[in-house]
Amino acid sequence: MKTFEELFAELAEKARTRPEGSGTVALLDAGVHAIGKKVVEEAAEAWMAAEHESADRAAEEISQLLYHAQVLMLARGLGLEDVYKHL
Ligand SMILES: N=c1c2ncn([C@@H]3O[C@H](COP(=O)(O)OP(=O)(O)OP(=O)(O)O)[C@@H](O)[C@H]3O)c2ncn1[C@@H]1O[C@H](COP(=O)(O)O)[C@@H](O)[C@H]1O
Repeated sequence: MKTFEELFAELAEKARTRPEGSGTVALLDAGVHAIGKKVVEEAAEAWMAAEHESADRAAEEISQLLYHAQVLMLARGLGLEDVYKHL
């Protein structure tokens, strides 16, 4: 189990070191347009799971939405503070 901040630190490190086989690196290379499409896809899946599936399935889809939101942040060069200041 990891927190939002721990996942972001892990993904930022992947973006910096670009390890072989990283899905995050592949997504970053695909660019903001492709990442944005995944964010929308995961948002729809989170909505559907929340409305029609178990709480655990909804949590799983929401975790995937948060992951893709973080990848989008990295693709735009945004850090956690850039987002937190708007909360
Ligand atoms: N938390 C996540 C995470 N959530 C979602 N995903 C990706 O998002 C996909 C979502 O699955 P879907 O079923 O919606 O889509 P899919 O059709 O299976 O996948 P696609 O073919 O659309 O890519 C998963 O298959 C993963 O590729 C994630 N990929 C990575 N992480 C974490 O990110 C960290 C770095 O991962 P790597 O960069 O792959 O090393 C690790 O801690 C991982 O656990």
